[in-house]
Amino acid sequence: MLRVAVPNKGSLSESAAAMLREAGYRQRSDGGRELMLADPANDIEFFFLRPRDIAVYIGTGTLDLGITGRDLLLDSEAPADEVVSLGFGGSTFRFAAPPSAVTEFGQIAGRRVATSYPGLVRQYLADRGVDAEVVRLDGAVETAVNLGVADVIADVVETGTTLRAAGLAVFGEPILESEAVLVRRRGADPDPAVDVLVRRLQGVLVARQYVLMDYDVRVETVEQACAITPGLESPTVSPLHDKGWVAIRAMVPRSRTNQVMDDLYDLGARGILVTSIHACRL
Ligand SMILES: Nc1ncnc2c1ncn2[C@@H]1O[C@H](COP(=O)(O)OP(=O)(O)OP(=O)(O)O)[C@@H](O)[C@H]1O
Ligand SMILES: O=P(O)(O)OC[C@H]1O[C@H](OP(=O)(O)OP(=O)(O)O)[C@H](O)[C@@H]1O
Ligand SMILES: [Mg+2]
Repeated sequence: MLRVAVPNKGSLSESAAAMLREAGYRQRSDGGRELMLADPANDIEFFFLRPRDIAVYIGTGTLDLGITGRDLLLDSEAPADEVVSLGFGGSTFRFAAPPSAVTEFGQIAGRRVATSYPGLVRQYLADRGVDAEVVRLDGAVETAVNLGVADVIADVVETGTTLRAAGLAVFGEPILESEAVLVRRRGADPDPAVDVLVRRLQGVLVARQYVLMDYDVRVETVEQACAITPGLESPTVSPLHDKGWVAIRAMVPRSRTNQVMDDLYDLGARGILVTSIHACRL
């Protein structure tokens, strides 16, 4: 039986459960408080844990797979690796300070940096040979500068609202671009049950990221049309009763849907239809 760790609350938990549900797994109902949930039909047990702890359970081999944030995985320094990035829970990890005091990375040396990701920050500073004091806090680190506990913070930035409210501004290069990831113990043996879950999640990702586009074009513009919609492997071209026309079907990135429809229309394509993909296995 596969044992899988899922965030129990916080920014990642709802999206993680939604994605697993979409992949055909049993999950807690909204607001559910179960610590563990069996899904016998899929021969899986789900354990609902703090996302910060999930890499630890995976690194020790206690659980087979887990969903957590890339930033939390790296901060944990656990021997676990990303298997799939899951396309939600996106954030940037950045330094910030009052703009009147610190405006560039070179000014960090010798200062105090408050963060709830000390492993990640120490590694980043060490890689660049910068000597600074890391002050570990549990959260609300934006307040640390105003209260005089630190000169600089390093924290998760999503919209930037929290930073602005505290009178802080980001500086330097982003430390990390993070999102939710599926993680597995480093060096774990191949396991067909793991491959099934990975393929299901990849299917959900593709279904979310692509649409199916159908349209008709005149035969003499088929090559140009296929260049606009190359699909994942190759578009399907089907004959029509009217020999001067063909029907084409291809996967198109969802974010490009309207641009592609405009380009096809300009080429003379007609009857352009867009359909959502409910599920897929590629
Ligand atoms: N606005 C956000 N705030 C915090 N974490 C976020 C945000 N957006 C995405 N994340 C990601 O969520 C993960 C943090 O999960 P966590 O459960 O600690 O979230 P949280 O919302 O801060 O919850 P809590 O307040 O209980 O700590 C990290 O991987 C982080 O990059
Ligand atoms: O850029 P924003 O959209 O403002 O989001 C980022 C903020 O949200 C998170 O805090 P959270 O509310 O989780 O509190 P915490 O610091 O106690 O974890 C994070 O630690 C930042 O403070
Ligand atoms: Mg938090």
